[in-house]
Amino acid sequence: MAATPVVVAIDGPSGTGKSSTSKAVAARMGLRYLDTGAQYRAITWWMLHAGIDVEDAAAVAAAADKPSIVSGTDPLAPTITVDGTDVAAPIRGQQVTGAVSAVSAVPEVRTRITELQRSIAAEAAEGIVVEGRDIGTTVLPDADLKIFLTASPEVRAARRSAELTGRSGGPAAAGADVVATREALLRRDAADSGRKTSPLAKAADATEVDTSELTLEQVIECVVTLIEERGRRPR
Ligand SMILES: Nc1ncnc2c1ncn2[C@@H]1O[C@H](COP(=O)(O)OP(=O)(O)OP(=O)(O)O)[C@@H](O)[C@H]1O
Ligand SMILES: Nc1ccn([C@H]2C[C@H](O)[C@@H](COP(=O)(O)O)O2)c(=O)n1
Repeated sequence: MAATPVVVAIDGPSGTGKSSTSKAVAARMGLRYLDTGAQYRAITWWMLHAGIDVEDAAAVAAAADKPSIVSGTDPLAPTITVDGTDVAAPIRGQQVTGAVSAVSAVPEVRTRITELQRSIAAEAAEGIVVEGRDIGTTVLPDADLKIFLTASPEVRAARRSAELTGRSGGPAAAGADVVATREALLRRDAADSGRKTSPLAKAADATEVDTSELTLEQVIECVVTLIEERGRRPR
């Protein structure tokens, strides 16, 4: 079968493994990679930085087209800048994480970011893996392959707090409060699933993969197999 560019949409709630899986699959298959959550985080960072009240939807809407957001799509070194500033680190902080659901619920923000996502996908001649919450339903409804990742809240909280513990450097933060992490994940899921415009949802034609009992390598293998079934081979 001839190799053709492939567009892969990977959606799902927080902590299900979208970023880890998408990056690895894209690197293995010679595809570009787009983290759409990073774009919503970047515009949220800019709003906070500009002193805009993120709970004031009209103020957020009025400013939605102001920042210039640029995503680098190399899966081995993805980048994100706002008006030329590298924001890869600050967009992962608690302040942005706590505000991103409110900002990303504003329709003017979604219109702006969706246009950006579609133009990046259209420019990816070799194909692309795009991960987020509404890629299969709204951003790229004609994607060649749609995956919806899930995992139990307990597993997701354990993974996330292990990651936070690693980042903060050791067992003192052990567990990084799994219970609080679980609550925060579920709060964000509820906000992202409950918003009016383009909520987190599984596309009708998406393949659901429950990653609770799978290693990351098993999830990657599963997605690679599904891509190969569509006629694409690794480089
Ligand atoms: N199948 C897996 N088994 C074990 N750990 C995993 C698995 N998938 C991902 N992880 C780990 O779980 C954590 C969360 O994964 P990741 O950031 O990829 O999720 P995500 O769905 O992109 O989350 P978010 O939407 O919040 O950005 C990371 O530390 C990652 O290494
Ligand atoms: N396609 C997308 C991607 C992300 N968001 C919003 C909702 C998330 O809570 C937030 C951060 O995403 P993460 O970095 O945790 O994947 O961005 C969205 O609305 N649509």
